Amino acid sequence: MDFFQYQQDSLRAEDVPVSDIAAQYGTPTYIYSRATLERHWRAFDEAFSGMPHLVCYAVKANSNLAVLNVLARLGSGFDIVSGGELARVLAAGGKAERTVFSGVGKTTDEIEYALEQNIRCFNVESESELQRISEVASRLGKSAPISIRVNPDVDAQTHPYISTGLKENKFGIAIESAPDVYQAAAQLPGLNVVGVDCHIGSQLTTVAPFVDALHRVLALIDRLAELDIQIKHLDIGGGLGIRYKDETPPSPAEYAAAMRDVLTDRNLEIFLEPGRAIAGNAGILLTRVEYIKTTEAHRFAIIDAAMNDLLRPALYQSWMEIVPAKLRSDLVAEIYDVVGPVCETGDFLGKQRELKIAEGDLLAIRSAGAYGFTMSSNYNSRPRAAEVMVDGAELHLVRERESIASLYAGERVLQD
Ligand SMILES: Cc1ncc(COP(=O)(O)O)c(C=O)c1O
Ligand SMILES: N[C@@H](CCCC[NH3+])C(=O)O
Repeated sequence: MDFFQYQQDSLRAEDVPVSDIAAQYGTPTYIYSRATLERHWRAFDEAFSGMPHLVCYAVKANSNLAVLNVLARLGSGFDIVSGGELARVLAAGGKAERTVFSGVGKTTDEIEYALEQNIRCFNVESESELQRISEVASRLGKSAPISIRVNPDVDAQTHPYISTGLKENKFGIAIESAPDVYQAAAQLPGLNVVGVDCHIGSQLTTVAPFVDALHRVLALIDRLAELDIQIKHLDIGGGLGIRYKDETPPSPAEYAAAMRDVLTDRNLEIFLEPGRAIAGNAGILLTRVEYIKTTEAHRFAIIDAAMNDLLRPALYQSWMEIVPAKLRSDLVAEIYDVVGPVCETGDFLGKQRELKIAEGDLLAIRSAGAYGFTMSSNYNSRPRAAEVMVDGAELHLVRERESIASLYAGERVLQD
């Protein structure tokens, strides 16, 4: 459920016609709905009510300060993967004490920064990283709270690029070697072993892989207790999928129910790291049809958004729903390949879409709130899109469209 619906024949973001947003801020523009973000965050929070838990929104999905701020006001925690993401969380009013630090390549500078800010926990992904955090914490006279991210070797049944819990993936430590690594961690100075972490992949559409992974991780926690290592929290990661086309992912409540069934009588605080399920359907990308071009093979709708604005179709061949901002009855439907202006054959947003459109019309690419703007680039020297947030009838510009001058502001030519 989201708040991008048609009223009569015009698409609205909450109470604002998206055509008004195009008139005010131009296109391409990302539009976020505050009500949808809040609703989705609360769905997770309420689904785990009655057991100690912390919803740590995965910042990589959408890191706009306004998005983070809306969630911080609800009391959200955050899952970060860089010093840059931590700086964003803090700038948006989030708390380091409610933030966990994931990722396979944390640098010394990032570890120092996170320790100075009193990060809630490092999700450690290798033995070398354990050593590094121990050294940095000891040097700073700090104790670093750590979890080890274990790789339970379960198949998340998702796109191979976003599956992370298999033995062949670069993430985490094999669950069989985890007891030894935990014992080593318990001996290292400057470390405080507090948790276990597990994230098996993204855009999962069934609960079975989550449940499977949970059983394996709980068995590890039992083994650790036998070794006198007491685990206080379990981070079950993110990964719950959303509907882009015809997927039927479990709701946060169904996901939580399945996890709760397995977690009964466990004295553990549960951390969650949902990204897509909170932000995905809270955003659309608004774009305009520049040209319609008919060749022998295809009819193309060439739009002013491209793979640099929204990479998912080009990178994963993802299907994103594309709808007109105004439903027209004066045109016949045609089949279009919806493509951007970037000089790559892979620059498409959707293929073989039936649409009633003409040049100049506005289109909305739905479910673009997660891994949309955050994965955008300046390829082909294209300024990145503006971002706006709608709150009822109010419209807020939350990131200006980039200027062309800003694209090369940090560059220098040789002096001779
Ligand atoms: C460690 C970690 N946590 C959380 C997430 C968020 O995943 P999702 O957006 O699928 O909920 C990811 C991305 O897959 C991740 O790598
Ligand atoms: N970027 C991916 C998800 C990757 C998840 C990051 N761990 C997507 O757009 O679907």
